[in-house]
Amino acid sequence: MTLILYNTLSRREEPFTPLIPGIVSMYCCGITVYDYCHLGHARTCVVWDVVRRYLEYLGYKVRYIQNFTDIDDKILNRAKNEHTTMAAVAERFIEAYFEDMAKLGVRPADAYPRATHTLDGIKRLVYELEQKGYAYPSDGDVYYSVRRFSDYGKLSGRKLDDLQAGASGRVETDDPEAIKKQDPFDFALWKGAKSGEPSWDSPWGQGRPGWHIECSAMVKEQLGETIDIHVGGSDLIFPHHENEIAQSEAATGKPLAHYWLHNGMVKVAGEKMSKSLGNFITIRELLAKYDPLAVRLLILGAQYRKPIDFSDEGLQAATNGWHTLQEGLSFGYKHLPPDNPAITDQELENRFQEAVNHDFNFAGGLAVLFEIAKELRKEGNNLTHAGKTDSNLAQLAVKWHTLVKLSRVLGLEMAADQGETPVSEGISAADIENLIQQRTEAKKAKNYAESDRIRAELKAQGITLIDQPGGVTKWLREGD
Ligand SMILES: Nc1ncnc2c1ncn2[C@@H]1O[C@H](COP(=O)(O)OP(=O)(O)OP(=O)(O)O)[C@@H](O)[C@H]1O
Ligand SMILES: [Zn+2]
Repeated sequence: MTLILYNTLSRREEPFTPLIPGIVSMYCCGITVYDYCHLGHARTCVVWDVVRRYLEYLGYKVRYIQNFTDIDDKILNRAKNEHTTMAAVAERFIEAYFEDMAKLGVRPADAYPRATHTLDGIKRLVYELEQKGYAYPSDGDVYYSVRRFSDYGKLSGRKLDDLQAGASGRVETDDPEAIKKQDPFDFALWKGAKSGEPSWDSPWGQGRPGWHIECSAMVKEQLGETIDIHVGGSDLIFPHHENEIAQSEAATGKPLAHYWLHNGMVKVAGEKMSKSLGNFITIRELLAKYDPLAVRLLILGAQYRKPIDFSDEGLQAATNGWHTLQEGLSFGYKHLPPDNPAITDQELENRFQEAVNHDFNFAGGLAVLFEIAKELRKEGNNLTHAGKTDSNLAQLAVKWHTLVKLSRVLGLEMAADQGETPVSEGISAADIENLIQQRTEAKKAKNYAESDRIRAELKAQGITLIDQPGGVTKWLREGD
C-alpha cells in the first residue's frame, strides 16, 4: 500500500517518498503568540499531529518542528496596550499554547524554534540573499526582490504580472514601506528599528526580522536545506509560503520542501475564524463545554483540506460520535481480563490504512473505528444484560486491541480512568527533577529549543513548570 498525498506545489496527488528512506522531516508554521489559540489553530495543530502519528504508525521516524513567531507588530501592539514587553506577552501565550494543546492531546514537537532565538541564522540568510543579488537594503530596511526569482508564484499559481494588473501597477501611498521598495511586490526581510520597539544589531543597523524570513532560517537550522514535508494552513500559501520558497531556494539553489500540504480553514459564517477578525472561539472556551476528544473528532471527521464551518450542532454530533467510540474503547477495560494478549486484526488495520493512505482520509479511517466500536458496544450490552456475547470473547478481544491501537494513531486515547482500570500515577517526582535539571543545563547552553521541548514534554504529562528568580524551577502536577 502506498501513501498518496495531494501536493499543493504540483497541484496533484503523488506517492510519498521521503528523501532518506524511513525518515521524514516535517515543518509546520506555528502560532503568532499574541492571544489565546482558537479552534482554527486547534485544527492546524491536530491535523498535523495526526499526520505525524500516522507516519510513525507506518514505520517512519519523524522529526517534527513547529515555530513560534514571537516578533510581530500584533504582539508589540498588545504589549503597548498592556504596558508590558513583547517578550512577556509572547511568553504568556506560549505557556497558554502548551496548556491548550496538551488538553487536546497534541504531542509536543521535537523543537519549537522562535524568531528571537534564531536571529543569527536570520541575519546570515539575509546577508546571503543580499550577496547573491536577491535582496537590497533601503533606508534601514532590507527587501527581497521578487522579480529576481524566476520561480516566484510556483506554489500559489499567482503570476506577478496578474498581481500587478490587480494592483493597477501603482504603489500604494498609504503603505509607509512602499516608497522604500523597488517594486510593490518586494517584501521586507529586515525592518529598521522604530523608537521604543525591541531591536537587534545587524549589518544594516538596528532592527528586527520580517515574518517570512524566520521560517526559512528555522527550517534550515533545524532540518536542513531540503525537507520532506512543509505544512500549514491554506491561508499561508500566499504570500508566506511563496516567500519562504523564494528566500530559501534563492539562497541554496535547492528545493525547500518536496511536499507542501495545507489544511483548510475553520470558518464562521463563511469567513476564516481569525484573531484579527475577532470572530473566534478559544480552545479554552470550547473545552469548558466540550470534551477535548470530541473537538479532535470534529476536526478529523472532515477532509483535512476542506473548510469546516464552525457550529454547536457540529460539535454536538462530534460529541455523540466520541461517546460511541468511548463505549467501544471501554469494552476491554470492563469485560476482558487485564492480561489478555494484545493481538490486532490485520485485515481491519489494512482497511484503516487503505482509507488513510489516500491523502490522509481520516474520516474513512474513522469509519473502520466506528464499525468496531459499535459492535463492541452491542456485545458489551449483551454481556451486561444476558451474560453472554454473540461472537467469541477472544475474537472480540482482538477487535478491541485493534480499536485501541488505531484510536491511538488518531490521538483519540481514552483516559484509563474512564475505562475503570487503575489510574496511573504519572511521571515520578525523581524523573521530573531529572528533566528540570536537563532543562536548566539546556538553558545555560542557550539551547532554547531543547529547554522548550522539555517544558512541553512535562506539560503533556500534566506537569507545569514555574521559573522563579535565581534560576530555581518549581513544578506543579495538574489536579494537585
Ligand atoms: N481559521 C483557521 N483555520 C485553520 N487554521 C488556521 C486558522 N487560523 C489560523 N490558522 C493556522 O494556524 C497557524 C498559526 O496561525 P497564526 O498565529 O499566524 O494565526 P493568524 O492567522 O495570524 O491568526 P489570525 O488570522 O487568527 O489573526 C497557521 O498555520 C495558520 O494557517
Ligand atoms: Zn512559516
